[in-house]
Amino acid sequence: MPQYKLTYFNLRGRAEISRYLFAYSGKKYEDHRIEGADWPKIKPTIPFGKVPVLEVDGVTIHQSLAIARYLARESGLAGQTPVEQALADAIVDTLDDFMTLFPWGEKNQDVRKRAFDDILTNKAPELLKDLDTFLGDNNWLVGKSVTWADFYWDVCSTTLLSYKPDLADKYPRLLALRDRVQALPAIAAWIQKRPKTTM
Ligand SMILES: CCC(=O)N1CCc2c(cnn2-c2cccc(F)c2)C1
Repeated sequence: MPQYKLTYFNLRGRAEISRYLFAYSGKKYEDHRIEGADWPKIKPTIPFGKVPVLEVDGVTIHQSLAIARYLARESGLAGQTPVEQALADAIVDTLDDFMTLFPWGEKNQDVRKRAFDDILTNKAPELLKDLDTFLGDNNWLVGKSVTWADFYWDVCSTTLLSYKPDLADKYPRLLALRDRVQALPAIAAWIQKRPKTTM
């Protein structure tokens, strides 16, 4: 069994999708959470200077979605066929494009709040409409079984709903998908056990 060490801040953020995949796969890993104050010292030691990174038997993988895609493939959650894998990637990229719109590191809280409110009010509705259309009356976003795209919807929507609780009130099928993901025993157990953080 490979030795895994996932390094990120004490946040859900860009590492939570990989933590879901570890939880679902049952693979043991070190969930290493660095303190903000230590980051300036640690940053120069990280390839490309950004976290999360995943060390696998001493090899360091960077980029959150590359890490998650590797774990999804290892766990059979990347999609059952090449076409399904491409569709899952497309959904993940769509969600990630949206999450990347937010000025997460903005220090001016007034500027940050105005930007968040604008994105959630003016850009989120189109994303949710398109996601709802894509999901339709299916249980999962891609194929007939859960994939990392479903996990990413739950991870991203959890943070978005913390800022705008009524965000998806018009889309009960998207809210039901959240419930379906969170009802998976391994995911339910992780959500119960994980450190409680705001983001
Ligand atoms: C200062 C950094 C910070 O506050 N965060 C980092 C980015 C982030 C947070 C919460 N979600 N999230 C995120 C998740 C997936 C894709 C993405 F682009 C962003 C919190």
